[in-house]
Amino acid sequence: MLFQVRMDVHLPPDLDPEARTEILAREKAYSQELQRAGKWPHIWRIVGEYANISIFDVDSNDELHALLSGLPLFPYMDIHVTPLATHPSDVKA
Ligand SMILES: O=C(O)C[C@H]1C=CC(=O)O1
Repeated sequence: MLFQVRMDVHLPPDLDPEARTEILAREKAYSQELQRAGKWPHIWRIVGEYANISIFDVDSNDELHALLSGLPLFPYMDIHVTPLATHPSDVKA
């Protein structure tokens, strides 16, 4: 099942710089592990925003929720999920 996920990051401006560096490193490692596992096949920065558009390829809504809620930055994100269906005009379908 494919989902488009938009993540907007809102780190507290007064976050301790070391804590910021540490949480961003954990976020990157977590994200890259899921990308290598094929669960997170696309991630794109939205130009001019601390936000991304991603595509997740998972088996269920529950799996997606578990992966998203496991993001180290989850407490600092607004997340919007859009379920994707096959388009009837897609020449690859
Ligand atoms: O920077 C972001 O968009 C937030 C988050 C998503 C993956 C990652 O490494 O950081």
